[in-house]
Amino acid sequence: MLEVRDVSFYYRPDRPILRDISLELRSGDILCLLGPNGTGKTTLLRCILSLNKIKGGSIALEGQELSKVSAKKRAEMMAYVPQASSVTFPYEAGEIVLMGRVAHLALGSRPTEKDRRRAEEAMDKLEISHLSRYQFNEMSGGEKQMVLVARAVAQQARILIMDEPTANLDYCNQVKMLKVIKVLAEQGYAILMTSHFPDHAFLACSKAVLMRDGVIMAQGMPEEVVTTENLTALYSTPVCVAEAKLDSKDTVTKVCIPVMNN
Ligand SMILES: Nc1ncnc2c1ncn2[C@@H]1O[C@H](COP(=O)(O)OP(=O)(O)OP(=O)(O)O)[C@@H](O)[C@H]1O
Repeated sequence: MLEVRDVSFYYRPDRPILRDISLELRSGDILCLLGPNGTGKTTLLRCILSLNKIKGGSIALEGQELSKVSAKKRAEMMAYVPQASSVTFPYEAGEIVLMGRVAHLALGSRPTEKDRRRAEEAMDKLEISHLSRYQFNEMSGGEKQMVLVARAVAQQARILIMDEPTANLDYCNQVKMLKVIKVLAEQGYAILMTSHFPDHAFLACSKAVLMRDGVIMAQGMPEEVVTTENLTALYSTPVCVAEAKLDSKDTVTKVCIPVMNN
């Protein structure tokens, strides 16, 4: 669905930000992009969304060079879920979700009954229909994040690009969000998400990409690449990947623990 090949990018030629980035995203994938602050994760998402023009390499959507895909077509294929923040105007949650239909409207036309139905279906899918008339700016971080995912689902794009979808969420809402992401992947969506929680790669993701200083250090299945050695090198601080027994049935999961040295 999405193929990134040897991509490079800089804001200023004397300071490369991304170098030789290659990754692939297929239907059903949940790819977790991990890396320290300032390493270029958001910059890469912006390149994939065509908000930054790449300086080298290529990005292909369904086999077609991204620069040759029209903005309308791109929006039909790919949706962006930003981190939840406030909006300028006092929109209701339902109106925000309806904005996901813009990609499907002819220039200057108003949303049709079908668009409204799609928006309602997206809210149903995320079990937030009861929030439809709430003021977006008055909602909690977790509720806002769900509304932004619903907007992407209403857009009916099969690739979801999510910038830290679990940032600022409590455990309950982190789990809720990861469950939603898993269900969407099971329905055939391809999901690329950034995160500062390597544990989330184990909880929900099929692939992990470890990025440092604008290059990919390692990528593969979370069990293979999210390791004590790799995380310690990635974050320049000791991190231990340990196994935790979850219940009496001996279910074991991996957890990542930053180690405080004296
Ligand atoms: N518009 C810009 N102009 C110049 N430099 C920028 C711009 N946006 C980001 N940068 C720089 O590019 C580098 C990568 O930033 P980016 O936001 O992609 O990192 P990130 O990995 O997403 O970080 P974080 O985890 O903190 O969100 C940083 O050094 C940042 O200062």
